[in-house]
Amino acid sequence: MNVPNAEKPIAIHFGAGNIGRGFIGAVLSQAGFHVVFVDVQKDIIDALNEEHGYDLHILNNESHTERVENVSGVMSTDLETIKKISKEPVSIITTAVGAGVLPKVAKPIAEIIKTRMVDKRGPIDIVACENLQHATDLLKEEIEKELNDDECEYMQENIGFAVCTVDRIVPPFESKNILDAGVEPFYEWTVDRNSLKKTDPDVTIKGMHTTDNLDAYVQRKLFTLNCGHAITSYLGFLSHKPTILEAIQTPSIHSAVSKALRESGTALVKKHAIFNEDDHNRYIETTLHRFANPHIQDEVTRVGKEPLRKLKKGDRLLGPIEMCREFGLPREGLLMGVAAALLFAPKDSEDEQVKELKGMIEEKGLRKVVLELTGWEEGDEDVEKVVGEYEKLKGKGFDCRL
Ligand SMILES: NC(=O)c1ccc[n+]([C@@H]2O[C@H](COP(=O)([O-])OP(=O)(O)OC[C@H]3O[C@@H](n4cnc5c(N)ncnc54)[C@H](O)[C@@H]3O)[C@@H](O)[C@H]2O)c1
Ligand SMILES: O=P(O)(O)OC[C@@H](O)[C@@H](O)[C@H](O)[C@H](O)CO
Repeated sequence: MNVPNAEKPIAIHFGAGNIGRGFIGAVLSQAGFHVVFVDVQKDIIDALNEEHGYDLHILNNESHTERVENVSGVMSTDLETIKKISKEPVSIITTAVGAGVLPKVAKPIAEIIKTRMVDKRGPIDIVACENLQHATDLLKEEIEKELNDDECEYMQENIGFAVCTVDRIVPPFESKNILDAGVEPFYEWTVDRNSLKKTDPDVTIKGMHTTDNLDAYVQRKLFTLNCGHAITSYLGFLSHKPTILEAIQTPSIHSAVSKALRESGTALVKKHAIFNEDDHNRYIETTLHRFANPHIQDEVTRVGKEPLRKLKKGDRLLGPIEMCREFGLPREGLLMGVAAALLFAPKDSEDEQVKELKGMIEEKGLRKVVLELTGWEEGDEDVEKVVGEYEKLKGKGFDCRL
């Protein structure tokens, strides 16, 4: 691609996938940036450089499209072009590549930082938009490994690393144009205000909210939307429902997910003074309503994918359980969600983590795997509950238990 002409400030976004094109790239473009998408998929990059725009299909009763313009693309291996672009008026770098891929984008981002240091360019912000607590901090650690001491010093002074939470359901979308994205109307992008630098140009990004209480918002989203989404997908899989819509329309699944979210909600409200029970209950209802959007086809295999990542400590399943344990609160629904996750094994799945999890349980036995994943002591009542729920689900399936 040619370096975009510098009439507009530039945002560089890594990951031209669902959330990249369907949310973050669109918000940045609408805020007045020229958005340079960096990706590994040549067909997407070529299409971005030919079309310089695409349609966002808003999926609700009054479906309509919004045009996203001023976009182009560059392959993530094309470091020379990435370096040239970084000499232009860049204000922000964002990512939406997936938590596991984040370390791989550290190198090209480090090249941008090195180039800007040599060119004596001013501050920019970096925001990793992934479903992972402290994703931007992890990215920063990876970038540091690519820099020498002087470059690290330049980075500390000139680069704002801001943690964020990003929420919009954007499943893969079938369309004639490979760039188009299909999105729900709801969106929320909340960024840590205290880590942002004054950039040049300093663009106000409508659609990006800032807060002083980022941890609370990250946990609210991950322990509600993603927790409920994951449990819906795992129970959906066990009940032979291919999509989130069909799963959440099943009364027994709806009530199980709702129960788990009320448990996590009680803990969230107790933990974070900025939330209150009534508002949080409304947030849960909105979340369940979003899962039931009849215009969205979201497969349980997408939402449940990489179960070992979702079963990590602090993530959407064990995170809220730990919070409930801290306050001595009920957590049966959440523990059942963990048991369902451990049974997620779609036939012929190419998901490496599905295979790995299945192999771990076969090799070590369920109880040992639960102990390893949770870090709880042998004999802990929650370990026994997960094991008990797993055996019930495995033996009788999900619906039959109620
Ligand atoms: N889709 C959603 O509903 C949603 C919503 C909120 C947050 N998220 C989070 O956003 C992130 C991305 O999710 P997605 O649904 O957009 O996934 P996706 O698979 O649609 O997009 C990821 C993109 O990253 C690209 N990529 C892979 N390796 C790369 C590399 N080395 N350099 C540059 N690009 C690379 C892929 O080619 C792909 O286009 C994940 O962390 C996800 O949890 C997704
Ligand atoms: O992207 P994951 O695998 O972390 O989680 C799957 C979904 O829950 C997720 O992509 C949601 O659609 C999204 O987080 C909505 O904001």
